[in-house]
Order: sequence, then C-alpha cells, then structure tokens
Amino acid sequence: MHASWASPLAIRPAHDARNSEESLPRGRHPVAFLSTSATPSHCSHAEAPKVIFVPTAQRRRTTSHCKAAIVEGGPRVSPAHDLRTSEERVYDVVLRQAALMAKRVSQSSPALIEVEKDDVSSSELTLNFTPEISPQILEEAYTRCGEVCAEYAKTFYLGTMLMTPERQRAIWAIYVWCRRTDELVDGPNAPHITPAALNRWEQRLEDLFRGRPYDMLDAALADTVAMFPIDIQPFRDMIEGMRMDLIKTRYENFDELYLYCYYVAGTVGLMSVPVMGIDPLSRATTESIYNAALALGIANQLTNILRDVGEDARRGRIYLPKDELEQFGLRENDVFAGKVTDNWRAFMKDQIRRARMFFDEAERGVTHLDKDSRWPVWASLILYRQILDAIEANDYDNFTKRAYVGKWKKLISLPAAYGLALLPPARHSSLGRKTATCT
Ligand SMILES: CC(C)=CCC/C(C)=C/CC/C(C)=C/CC/C(C)=C/[C@@H]1[C@@H](COP(=O)(O)OP(=O)(O)O)[C@]1(C)CC/C=C(\C)CC/C=C(\C)CCC=C(C)C
Repeated sequence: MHASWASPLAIRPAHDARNSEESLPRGRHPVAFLSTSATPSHCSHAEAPKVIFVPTAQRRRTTSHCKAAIVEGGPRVSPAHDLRTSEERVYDVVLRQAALMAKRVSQSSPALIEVEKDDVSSSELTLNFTPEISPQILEEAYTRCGEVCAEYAKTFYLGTMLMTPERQRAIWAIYVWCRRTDELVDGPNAPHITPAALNRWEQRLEDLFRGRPYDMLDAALADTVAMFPIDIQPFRDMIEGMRMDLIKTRYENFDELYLYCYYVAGTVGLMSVPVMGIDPLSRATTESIYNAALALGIANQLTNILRDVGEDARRGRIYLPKDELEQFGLRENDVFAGKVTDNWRAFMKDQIRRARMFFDEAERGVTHLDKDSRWPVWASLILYRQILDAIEANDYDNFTKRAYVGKWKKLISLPAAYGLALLPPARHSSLGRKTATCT
C-alpha cells in the first residue's frame, strides 16, 4: 500500500480544516469540528471487546496453523494479557458483523434497525444516527466520492457500475474513507502524522457514526452507515492498522502479520459486505460470507506485501514473518541485500502458496454476494491474484522488479469477471451452510 496519489484526499491539519472547501457549512446541518486537543469523550472503543468462545471447528481452516501468542502492536482495545491468536480475535469481529447483518435481514425492513447495545454490535454507534444533511449536499458529497474513486481506482469504479445507485455510492463513500485513512500514513503528509493525529481521525469517525460528519466526504459515509447495517469496529480497526504502521517495522511471525493484514485490508471486506448484500438464493451462513470477504482482504494485502518487498526494504520495513524467513535460512540482511537465491525462491513459493489459499477461500464466497455486486469483487480478485503469477514470472525477483498485470490481461479480466459474476450461488459450496432452521 504505497500510495502514489496526489494530495486531494490528504487530511488537512485540524486548524486548517475549518476553512476547508469540503467542510460542511455551519448551521445547515450538524458539523463537528476537530480540535487539536480532542480527547475522545465517548471512548467506547476503549472497552475490551466481548470475548466469544469460538469452537475450534468453526475457525478458519487456512490459518489454523497460526497459534503464536499475540505480541506488541495489537489493538488498543485488547488487554495485553489477551492470549487469543489474531485469528481468534478477528473472528470475534466477524461474528459480530455477521450477527448485525443477519438481524437486519431477519427484520427485512428498509427502516433503520435498533441495535441492542449488549447484543451484536461492538458499540452503540451503529445505525441509530441519521445525519441531518440536505439532499442536495448529500448528492454533491456522493458525486465527489464517485469522482475520487474514478480517479484513483478506475477499474474498480467501472466495476461498481452494475450496482444499484444506493450501493454504488455507498461503496464509493467507504472507498474514500479508506483511501483517506491510508493516505494518513502513506500520503504526502505521512511524515507529520502522529498517534495524536490518528486519535483525532478516530474521534472524527466516532462523530460521523453519531450523525455529526465533519466534511462533505464524511457526510457521505455518515449517510451510508445510517442506511446499511455497518458496524464501526472495522473502521476503528483500520485506524489501528495505521497506528501499527507508525511504530512497527518488523513482524515476528504470521500471527502478527495476519493481524496487520486484517487491520488494513480485511476490514475493507467487512465494511463492504453489508452494502454489497447477499444473494437471496444463497444458502451460506452470513458468517461464512464475511469470512470469505475477510479472506479477500487478507489475500490482497499479502499479495501487496509480496509484490513490494524491495520497495518496503528501501524504507527500512520488512513485512515478512521473521520466523518463516529463518526456516528458509534467511535473515533480515538478506532481504536488505535483495539477492534472489534458491532459499529466497523457496521462501517466496511458500508465501505465494499461502496467499493463494486465501484467494481460494475468498472465491468460494463471491457467488453468494448479491448478483449486481459480484462483478467488481471478481474483477479485483482476478487482477490481484495475477500479481502472484507475475512475481513467479519475474523468477521471484521482487527486489528490483515490480510485478504487474499488463493492460491486455487487465482488459481480458473484466469480461471474465463479468462471466463469473453471472453464476448463481453454488448450492453445495464448501462455505458454511445455513441449517434448516435458519433458512
Ligand atoms: C468491490 C470492492 C473491491 C470493494 C472494496 C472497495 C473498497 C472500499 C476499497 C478500499 C480499498 C482501500 C483504499 C483500502 C485502504 C488500505 C489499503 C490501501 C489496502 C490495500 C488495497 C490496495 O491498495 P493500493 O491501491 O495501494 O494497491 P496498489 O498499490 O494500487 O496495487 C489493499 C491491498 C486491500 C484492499 C482490500 C479489498 C479491496 C478487500 C476486498 C474485499 C471485499 C470487497 C469483500 C468481497 C466479498 C466476498 C464475499 C469475497
């Protein structure tokens, strides 16, 4: 995730923001201004998450070998003595998101649902706050989100064209928030970003979930989270990933890396599913579809990491699990030296194999999404997956060569994705299936 975009998305320093052209005019609708000394007054995120016992059999197969203890760099919400694996902690979030969505489906009412605080949501900040924003401003806000999306993620923007207008613009709003969040640590202002700045960004997130957006782009997301059963936790977790990126430059084992990948990319899957919707014909459990979405985010991020090894090393960062490097006789100096040896090839083969397992898991989930939402997901999956092929084609030289998917391959992928998107949900897929009582 190395942004090379220009700065229109950059978050302005708090004192500038009042004059921002994107700030919502005062008086017409609620506006919450950032204060540089902002201390969250409603820190529900500081509460420890509810621990849900997950039977081993229900856990994700692909990562069940990762049993190392949680180490530094974990989320603020978790006590240091939390001995669950990253996989278990993330699974807890998956269960809550799935329960929230299942509840919405079972109520099958277009009206906003009341979420019982102790029930499924990580907080009370879900769905209960409809921002008072004039339709015209909201229209402009969404249009701006669409423009940003079209500018920074052309293929993906194209893929959203088949979605219903409500879903399309909601996905744009989520995309823009994710981009801006990523931009904090990867964009032009990154050297000036401090943990305090991330705290303010989180405060702003809490405000928008309470129906008090700070600027136009936030207003679009505030509207989106009021319309769809979207929980705040994945958004908080993405900010947590950015905190991690500020302080952490090494990963001891896959358990640590898994948590990072969840924070910065798995969260995107969890944010997107409630908007993309589930095919009414699907017999899969909501939870298993969320798991597939999580897997796609993890797969994408692992691929990103494998593609960018050289670039990251030049920034003094190694996102590869140290213990796995050692198993192949490699040390961090080998990564900095950037020499493609047989050991390196063997190590990379193993990493690519694991990334493909996550893609496989994600694939099984895509057909269960609402039919109009599948195309962009297949497109992003096929395109990103091909980066792994490109690394192989480069003979595993990800130090000096950038693996990329050529224009023609990209063009061919779009109709291929379209074809796959037409397939109905597999009746006998290996995803978790609803029991008779739940259908
Ligand atoms: C339909 C669809 C693909 C929806 C997702 C739209 C969305 C909200 C995207 C936000 C992406 C974003 C800006 C994330 C911020 C953190 C980040 C930059 C993560 C990396 C993305 C690629 O980064 P980058 O643009 O820098 O890469 P390049 O260098 O340009 O190659 C990530 C690698 C992660 C992106 C993660 C996803 C797109 C997750 C997708 C999962 C789903 C949409 C769930 C699908 C559901 C099922 C059931 C499979």
